[in-house]
Amino acid sequence: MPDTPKILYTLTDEAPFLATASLLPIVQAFAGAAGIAVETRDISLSGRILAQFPDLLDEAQRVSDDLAELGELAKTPEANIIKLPNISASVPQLKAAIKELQAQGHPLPDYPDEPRDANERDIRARYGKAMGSAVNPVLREGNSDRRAPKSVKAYARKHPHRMGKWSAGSKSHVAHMDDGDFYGSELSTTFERADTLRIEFTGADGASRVLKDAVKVQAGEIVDAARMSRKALTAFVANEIEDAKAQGVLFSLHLKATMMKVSDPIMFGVAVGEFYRPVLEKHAAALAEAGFDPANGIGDLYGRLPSLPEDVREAIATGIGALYASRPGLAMVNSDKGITNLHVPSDVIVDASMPAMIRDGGGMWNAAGELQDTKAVIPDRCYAGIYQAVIEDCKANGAFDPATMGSVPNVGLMAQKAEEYGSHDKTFQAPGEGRIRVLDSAGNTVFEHAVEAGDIWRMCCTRDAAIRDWVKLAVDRAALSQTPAVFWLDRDRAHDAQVLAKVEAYLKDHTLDALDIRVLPPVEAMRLSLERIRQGQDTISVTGNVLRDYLTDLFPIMELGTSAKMLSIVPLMAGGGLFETGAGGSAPKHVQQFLEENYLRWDSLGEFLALAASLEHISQRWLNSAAPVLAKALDEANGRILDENRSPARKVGELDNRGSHFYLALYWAQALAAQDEHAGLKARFAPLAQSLAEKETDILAELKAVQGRAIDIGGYYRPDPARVAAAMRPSETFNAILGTLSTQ
Ligand SMILES: NC(=O)C1=CN([C@@H]2O[C@H](COP(=O)(O)OP(=O)(O)OC[C@H]3O[C@@H](n4cnc5c(N)ncnc54)[C@H](OP(=O)(O)O)[C@@H]3O)[C@@H](O)[C@H]2O)C=CC1
Ligand SMILES: O=C(O)CCC(=O)C(=O)O
Ligand SMILES: [Mg+2]
Repeated sequence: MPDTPKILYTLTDEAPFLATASLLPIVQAFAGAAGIAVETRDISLSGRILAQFPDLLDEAQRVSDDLAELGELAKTPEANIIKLPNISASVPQLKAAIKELQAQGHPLPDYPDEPRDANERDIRARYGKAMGSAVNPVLREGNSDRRAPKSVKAYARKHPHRMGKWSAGSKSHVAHMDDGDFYGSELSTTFERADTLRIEFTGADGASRVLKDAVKVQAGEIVDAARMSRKALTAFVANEIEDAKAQGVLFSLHLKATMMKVSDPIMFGVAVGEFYRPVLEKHAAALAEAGFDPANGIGDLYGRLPSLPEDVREAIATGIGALYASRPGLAMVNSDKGITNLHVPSDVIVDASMPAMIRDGGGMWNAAGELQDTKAVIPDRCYAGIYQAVIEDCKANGAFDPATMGSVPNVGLMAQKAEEYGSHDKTFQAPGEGRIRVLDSAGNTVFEHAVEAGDIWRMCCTRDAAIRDWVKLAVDRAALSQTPAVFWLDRDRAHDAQVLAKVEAYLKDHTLDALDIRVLPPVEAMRLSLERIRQGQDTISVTGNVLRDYLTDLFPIMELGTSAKMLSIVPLMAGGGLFETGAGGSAPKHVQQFLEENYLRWDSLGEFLALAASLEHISQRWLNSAAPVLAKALDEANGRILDENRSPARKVGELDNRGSHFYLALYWAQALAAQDEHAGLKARFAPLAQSLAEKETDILAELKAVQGRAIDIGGYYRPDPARVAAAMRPSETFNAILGTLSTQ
């Protein structure tokens, strides 16, 4: 291990990136005083894009591939990374980022929608690496432990957030397919020995082509393959549109088009294509000419209208207007601006969107800006049922009560690109009618699916070591917190049956006396967890990667109002630590508010919690007497931030993100000044605590003075660092006092 402990703090996008400009100088000053270096690494969407094109950029524009560096570091015991949420870009977001970078003078090529030659294929492949969930699978070399810390849960109980009312008569429900989906077609096996696989498509004419070669699998690895029928999906969506109309509910679609960057945009495109079918069919030739792709949302159509002749443009606009009158209402993302659920694939992401709907009493926003009952379309059956179980529970028992409800922490399998979230490079759209087969190195068929043109086929892999580590983490958490733990596994699902065999085997490696560990299929596990949560009892959910994602927004949003207040730790399998902040995303709407009003309501509590966990990790691994003291003091400061309500409020004129960072510095310094375990820190922080307390009123006034006016930071995806720093650190008094720490 290196002598000096180091924290690597990630620079990301949108609200968390802005917040970092204010928080990081505080963190660097405090950690520096304890001999801990805090360095940054840029894993933002724009940074990831630029790192793909060193050959096109000049010396000054070139950036290092920080993501690749952190990915390697995550496989070593030295890793101590604080990871903030980053944009997982959909194609429309990627294009917007490219446009902005080009306008800033970076000579990047346009994104080729339909690559015509080898050069364009190369460009598209490079952009493909920066797109979708490009960061998390690379850094997550460990499984996940997400929970609400005791202090946060206690705060939520004392100050319960508002919950929408649920009525027994609510018509909101989840709609899923009954056949032709991944669930219905999944095949799964465990490889006893390491092997190399090939994925092949054979057309009806008997000609074969390799879709992917040389897929290496390890001994003990679980591999599965599944197909979703495009025809079945189309028919299902058509039916649900009709049914939403008949029931008088909104139509909404909930996918994960960002993280599931290959499969889910295709499904999104099918839904867009079906909802707007009469218009799209009528103007098919013109829209194809304009380059419209339904997978990018109906917003893509609006973006391309200006390139069409005026009469066609008008005919399309009239057609869409008429269509809205005959279709069910669409759930809106922004009813004021007419942005619907089908506008952009990255606007409605299932992990956050379903909990928000459930928190709001089952309604989504209609075109008039009112909450209305909704049909939530989640096509695949693998996980859709869990949301229906919550909805049924709310209809029967009313909304959950944050003042009394228990908690559902999660231990999630995600290491080494486990399950669906690692399947992008093994996901294909069938080029025609035929079959897709997986062959082992001896040429034996491992899996085979009959496919039709446009079907989505994917293969997922889950490594033995990852499962073994996940089981251990679950048992450790159950023992440490003395809480029952439930493995959410469905014996009737091919993949889950393979996982279950391993879970049963690896549980035997542990002492389970006095622990309550069960296995239940997801819907039953949900019902049990809800029943217990209503009685104020906690239940650990031990789940695969997708349910990890879903549940770590669902339960925090119900329990705490937001997933921003979660502790999100990834004990890396090689011994290092990855500390994520919260479970939510990059909150694009917070940036909008910031640009319009110079007010940032991003809550950095997730960053504060991650930092404390990272400092504790240093205490355990390095000989540094200051780190544990710094960590303990930060814990106290975090408690006070909650107790004294110093989290950002929502509206101009109140305490925003920057103000809450000031209080963090004040409380942290006061806790360090009050302790007697480390004399050096006490001496160093006592004067700081005093100056900050003395100048509290001045500093708050300086922070507030800038609010209420629009601000320009020179970019959205790659804002100007100097302008961001100036905007996020507007208090000269605070900056000067903080500066005294490093000059001591
Ligand atoms: N770990 C990661 O890197 C993750 C990245 N993402 C990415 O983030 C982007 C947006 O995704 P989306 O699904 O809309 O999720 P977001 O979490 O950005 O937005 C959902 C809502 O969560 C709440 N929220 C989340 N974090 C905070 C916070 N720190 N302070 C205050 N409120 C918070 C806000 O809700 P409210 O208005 O109710 O207060 C917010 O509007 C996408 O690009 C997505 O890929 C998403 C999840 C995780
Ligand atoms: O990587 C992403 O796109 C999102 C990750 C996410 O939502 C999560 O881990 O909870
Ligand atoms: Mg999530």
